[in-house]
Amino acid sequence: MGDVLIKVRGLKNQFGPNVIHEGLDLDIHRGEVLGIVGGSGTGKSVLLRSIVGLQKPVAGSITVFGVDLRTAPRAEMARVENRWGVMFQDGALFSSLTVRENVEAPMRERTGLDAETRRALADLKIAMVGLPPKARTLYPSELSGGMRKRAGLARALALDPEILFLDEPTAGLDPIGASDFDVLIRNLQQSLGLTVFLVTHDLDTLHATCDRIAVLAERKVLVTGTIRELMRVDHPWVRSYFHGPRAHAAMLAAEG
Ligand SMILES: Nc1ncnc2c1ncn2[C@@H]1O[C@H](COP(=O)(O)OP(=O)(O)OP(=O)(O)O)[C@@H](O)[C@H]1O
Repeated sequence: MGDVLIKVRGLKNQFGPNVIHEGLDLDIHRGEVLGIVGGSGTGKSVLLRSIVGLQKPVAGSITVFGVDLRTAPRAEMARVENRWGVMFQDGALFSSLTVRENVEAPMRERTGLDAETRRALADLKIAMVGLPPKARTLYPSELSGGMRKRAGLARALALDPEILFLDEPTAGLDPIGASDFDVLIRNLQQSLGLTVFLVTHDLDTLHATCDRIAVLAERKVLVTGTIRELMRVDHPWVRSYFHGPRAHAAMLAAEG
């Protein structure tokens, strides 16, 4: 496995009396696609948000590219942020901007690129995620759910990130759209050498895209491993998830 790009140690998150994570440890290695699974409300999104700095943990440390995010000065933090891209569940696009303007937004905010270069790079990213040229000038409300997700992915790729965070990328897509998106993620990951942190419920996505899976349960990362390794884990949630009828169908589909 590659070197550790993200190291989480002793993470604790709590909202009022509700402790979401406690003593959570996780390593993410360079070049892997790590799937994060767990029951509803186990804190998959909160974990993602903690790593990208949108949620301040109560305790613990998060190190990305060797930089401790708790103590990093603002400028160093900005340099780290420029090396990752985040695609949120609903795409989180700016509704008043076109697709191209959405993809240009991180470049406008974080680089000194001139308008012409920004536009050319944005159009490249839009093509990379499989959107047609006509999508460049459309507004999010004019896009289908699948196109919005692709636009969100193009924006996450705007700064040529090394790490890509994806929060339930296939949620809400029909099975064909979801499987196309799985292939897109895998192809981009391989051609761009990305490290991917992928929150999902989708067993087909796990099979199609993930090298390794981390299971959130009991407020921590209960176990990590390949699907085959996790199938041997004797824990009620892990068993029901990896041995249920949907898991069986996903396994058969993956074995094709
Ligand atoms: N800002 C917040 N304030 C209070 N509670 C929150 C906040 N954000 C998340 N939570 C709570 O933290 C818990 C974990 O939420 P999170 O969205 O991370 O779960 P999840 O594992 O991603 O769930 P799902 O699979 O349903 O999307 C939930 O109980 C949620 O209500």
